[in-house]
Amino acid sequence: MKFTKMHGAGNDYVYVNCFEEQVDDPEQVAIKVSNRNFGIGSDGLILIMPSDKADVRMRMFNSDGSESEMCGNGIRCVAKYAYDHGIVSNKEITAETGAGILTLQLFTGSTGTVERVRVNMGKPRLTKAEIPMAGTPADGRTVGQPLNILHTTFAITCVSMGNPHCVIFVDDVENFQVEKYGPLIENHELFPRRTNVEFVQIISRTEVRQRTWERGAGETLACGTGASAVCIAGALNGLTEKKILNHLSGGDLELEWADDGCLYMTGPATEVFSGEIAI
Ligand SMILES: N[C@@H](CCC[C@H](N)C(=O)O)C(=O)O
Repeated sequence: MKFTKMHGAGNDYVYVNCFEEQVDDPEQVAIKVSNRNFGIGSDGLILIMPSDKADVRMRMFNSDGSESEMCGNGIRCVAKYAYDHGIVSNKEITAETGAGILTLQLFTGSTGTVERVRVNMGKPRLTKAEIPMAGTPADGRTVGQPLNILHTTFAITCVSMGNPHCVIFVDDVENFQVEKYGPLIENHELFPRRTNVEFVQIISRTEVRQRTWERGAGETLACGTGASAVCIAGALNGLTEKKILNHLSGGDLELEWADDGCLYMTGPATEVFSGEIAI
């Protein structure tokens, strides 16, 4: 199987061009290639596929083999791959994802390759039914609600960007025990399809620092859908403006919850190397 290793702000995936390759068992392939000792090493697997509704289609699988509806850092890399490798020739493209069809704007650098991408991530989904979350009312929102974990009460705000996110604001994110609390919240009975968890420190009304515990992957260096959820959660809690700079462990993302109700994410996309692996 031919593959390309790419990352967005350090959130790294193995990308396969399914215009040319066929991947029969993506769940198992994701587990194999993601292994950082016995595989290629990544947070998961992303398939770049033809679409009958958009310029390109993305399917993404976490390192545990589970499929997610959406990947913010991944979709920027898919756009870069599609442009740099001649699948598309326009600098505004559409992509089919499990979260719907998204529009992306591509920005090239001096070498003519894509360096940054702005993604219209769509409107956040905020009801319990949409996230999904257990509990009633199903059309109610979860904004700053208490959740007890191991004798600690966290205020959680839940947002779906196509995939589920639970955002928690903390005082000192660098020293926060992400590995202790992340999996307990990811697998909490409140979340029937598990959840991604963002731990966030407010720096100012326009700047935050985020660490992410990802559903199906553990702590990663960045999460684009998570950063988008944080922008929404900060605004809903009155903690931040609707336009913020988010410092993730592997790089920065710009987020804006615009007047049209959509969330716009802008950030880097980087190709690292290509290779072949026996599957
Ligand atoms: N890192 C991604 C999100 C990947 C999927 C996530 N772990 C899930 O299961 O929903 C991003 O950049 O959005």
